[in-house]
Amino acid sequence: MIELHHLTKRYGATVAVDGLSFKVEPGHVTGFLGPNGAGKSTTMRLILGLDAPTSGQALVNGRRYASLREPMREVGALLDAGAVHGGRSAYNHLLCLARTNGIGPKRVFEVLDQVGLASVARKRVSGFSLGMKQRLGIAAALLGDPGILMFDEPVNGLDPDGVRWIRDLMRSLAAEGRTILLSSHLMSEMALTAERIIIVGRGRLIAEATVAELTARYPSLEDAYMALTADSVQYGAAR
Ligand SMILES: Nc1ncnc2c1ncn2[C@@H]1O[C@H](COP(=O)(O)OP(=O)(O)OP(=O)(O)O)[C@@H](O)[C@H]1O
Repeated sequence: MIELHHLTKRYGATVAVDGLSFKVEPGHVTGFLGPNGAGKSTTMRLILGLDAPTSGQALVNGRRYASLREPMREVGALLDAGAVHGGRSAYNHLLCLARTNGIGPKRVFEVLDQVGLASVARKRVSGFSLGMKQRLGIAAALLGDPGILMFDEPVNGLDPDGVRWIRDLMRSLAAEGRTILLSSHLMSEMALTAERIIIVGRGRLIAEATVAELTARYPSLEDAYMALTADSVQYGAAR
């Protein structure tokens, strides 16, 4: 489980996350939605201890990420698929990660197979398409077989086949009893993938509901999102 308690992060005058409290429970996919700049990525970074909160707490299985003894076995994340050393092969990239976390090479082959990259395991990452890099990032997240997984816009750059694969993967990981937090701007895809939705705007919680509740009140998840975030869009273009 992921728990946020009054989580706040300021960067100078910018309040990226503003007193955010919510829980992400196991067993289903939770969609994390909000306009550009709403604070989704910052929240994920705070959960992973990549940034320190100004105040409040982000807890993973009841503990701060920094106090987890084997973090990769508890939480896996894909935040930025481009953040990979291009000169390494997919296999070596994952092997380095595995070694520094006490995970054996057998698991590297397993996750490469799971994400469909086994046939290009020895190829350099610099030659990978964005979709292949997304798959590699997902493989890295899965390495420690963690019970909690966070994915920041994992369908970016994926072809329709890849988008469907991500949807099925997210749902099957959740069905195994894992906690899945998934951010995406693709509402139609989110409606097919997630069961619960958390919407943030300007760093604050706007709504927390099931997809079924939102689509009962609005014509579609997209309509719900548009209505609920109308006052929170910071970078809207003229129409
Ligand atoms: N390292 C940083 N230094 C300064 N400001 C930052 C930093 N990281 C994020 N911000 C600011 O915090 C706010 C929230 O950004 P964040 O990237 O978390 O939003 P987001 O919801 O993930 O947006 P998007 O949907 O565009 O990815 C933005 O105003 C952003 O400019």
